[in-house]
Amino acid sequence: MGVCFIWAYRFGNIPREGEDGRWVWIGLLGAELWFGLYWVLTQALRWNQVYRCTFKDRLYHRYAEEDLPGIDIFVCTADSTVEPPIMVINTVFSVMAYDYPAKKLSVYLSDDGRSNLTFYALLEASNFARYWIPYCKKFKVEPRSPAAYFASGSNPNQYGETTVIKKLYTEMEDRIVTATKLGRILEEARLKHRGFSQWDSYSSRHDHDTILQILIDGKDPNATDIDGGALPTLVYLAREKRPQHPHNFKAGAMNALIRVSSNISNGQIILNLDCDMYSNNSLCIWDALCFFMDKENGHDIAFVQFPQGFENMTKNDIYGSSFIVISNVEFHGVDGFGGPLYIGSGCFHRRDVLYGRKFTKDFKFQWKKDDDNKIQKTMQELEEETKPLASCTYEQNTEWGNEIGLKYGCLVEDVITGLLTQCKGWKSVYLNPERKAFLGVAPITLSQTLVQQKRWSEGHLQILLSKYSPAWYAHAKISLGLQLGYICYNIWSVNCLATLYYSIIPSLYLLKGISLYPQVSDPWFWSFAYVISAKYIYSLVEFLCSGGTILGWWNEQRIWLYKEQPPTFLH
Ligand SMILES: O=c1ccn([C@@H]2O[C@H](COP(=O)(O)OP(=O)(O)O[C@H]3O[C@H](CO)[C@@H](O)[C@H](O)[C@H]3O)[C@@H](O)[C@H]2O)c(=O)[nH]1
Ligand SMILES: [Mn+2]
Repeated sequence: MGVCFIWAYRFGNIPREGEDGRWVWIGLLGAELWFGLYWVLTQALRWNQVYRCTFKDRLYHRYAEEDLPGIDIFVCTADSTVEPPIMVINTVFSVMAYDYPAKKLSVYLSDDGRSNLTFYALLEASNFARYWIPYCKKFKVEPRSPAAYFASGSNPNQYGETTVIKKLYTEMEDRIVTATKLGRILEEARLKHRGFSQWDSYSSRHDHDTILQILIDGKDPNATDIDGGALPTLVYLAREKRPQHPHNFKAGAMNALIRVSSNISNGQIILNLDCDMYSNNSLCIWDALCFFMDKENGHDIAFVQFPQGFENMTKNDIYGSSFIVISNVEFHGVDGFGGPLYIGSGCFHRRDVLYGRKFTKDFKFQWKKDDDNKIQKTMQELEEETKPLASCTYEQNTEWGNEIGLKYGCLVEDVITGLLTQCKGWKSVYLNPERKAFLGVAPITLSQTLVQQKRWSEGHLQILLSKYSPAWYAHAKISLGLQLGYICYNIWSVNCLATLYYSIIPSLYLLKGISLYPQVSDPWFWSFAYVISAKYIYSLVEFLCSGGTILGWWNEQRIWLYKEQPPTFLH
């Protein structure tokens, strides 16, 4: 109502032709129409919220180990200076130690930086995991990233094992950090593993063969931890890169991982994590499986997205990077209309969906898989046979990056892939449990924040203007509410035009002595006063209910103005 009153005021009082400020007035009318319509879009994210919870202990006890699906976990890293190897392997530990049968678990590290330091760290990790995993299981450790666990201080030294394991970890950390600082691996360590020879032949980060190493083969009965328990499979992959072939960034890495893993473990569920985001809950696989394995309602579920939490936030989140309103309000809203967006890290997928399968009503998923009659190959044979799947020519003249796998050519490859999945008839699920399932690292400087924002705004706009735009392509394929939800995010950067106009022009006109708003004594004044205060009070309450602070909200308003600048100004 308030918004309509503002429109009515603006429309009814346009200065006559020749009068001062006519065009500015019409501009303001345009901006206010835009803001009003955008506000309607944001309501799509609030209209139909769904909150979910799981009864994972029931599932936990229902199935025998052999009837559970295999889970392949993809961790992506791209640069050993920005993403230090010690952080990467902490993420790897947190997922290797999941409370899930090790035989059904495989962890793949994709290293687009092709760094032998990262490889060295993973090699060290494959050894330390033999101590860490049984320790976690024995003492029900949480979280299972050693760095986060030791830093949390929740490890009272009552067990002798804690001292031992901490010492082992610190020694390993020292070796890795020293190597990272030196920028090279000590000769003695190099000689210990045949894998390093693959770095010998000259090649650069952007021009090299595939490097693939199965560091732990979960099928090998000798691959055990110190207590004799099975270990999950652990694989290092640096896909082939050539300057003349586009590598398609994370989407390219994910697609190579999908193929490589299909030949090694072929888990039916795939979890993707950025290397800076560790798992904070060792049971979250079960949470996701509760949806996929639901016999009645699970067949149309393509992916289960968890929110991305961050552990490096200051209390008042100075750069507004924690997105608590998106996580705690808006994504519950899109869930009500068919499911959240796929936002990369922290998402479980059905493998079939990533292969581009369309949803059909009679589709029933079979979890049991008969792969025991596969001929047992040696690790080397398997590696050699799998390498071509990660070559850069593999995708030529195929549908990879288009109909199959993650989509190429978009700065937010995850969002567009998720949209296309939903357009194929699949649903998704948003699960936001009390204990955060994943915790990552958010940008900590203004310039990092703005670079990230710029990439996202551009990526979203790309989707809006693409062939697959939610505005037309998705029409009748997904629900109207979800369409509006997508458009609301995709159109974000267009807001900047109205914002810039609105924040600059009226003040300039005030300098000329022309007021573009009604006087306090004018009854129209109340429509403005009402809309402005209602909007801010609502957003403050929403922010506080999502766990924020008043100062945090204020910071978000400040950063909002930065983020609202046209993408080209941001960098
Ligand atoms: O050529 C590349 C570039 C990036 N990455 C990895 O992709 C991830 C995400 O890249 P980053 O630059 O950290 O982007 P963010 O903005 O932090 O990531 C968010 O936004 C991306 C784009 O929407 C999503 O893919 C991510 O999952 C999501 O966390 C990181 O693990 C990188 O190591 C690669 O594997 N290869
Ligand atoms: Mn990141």
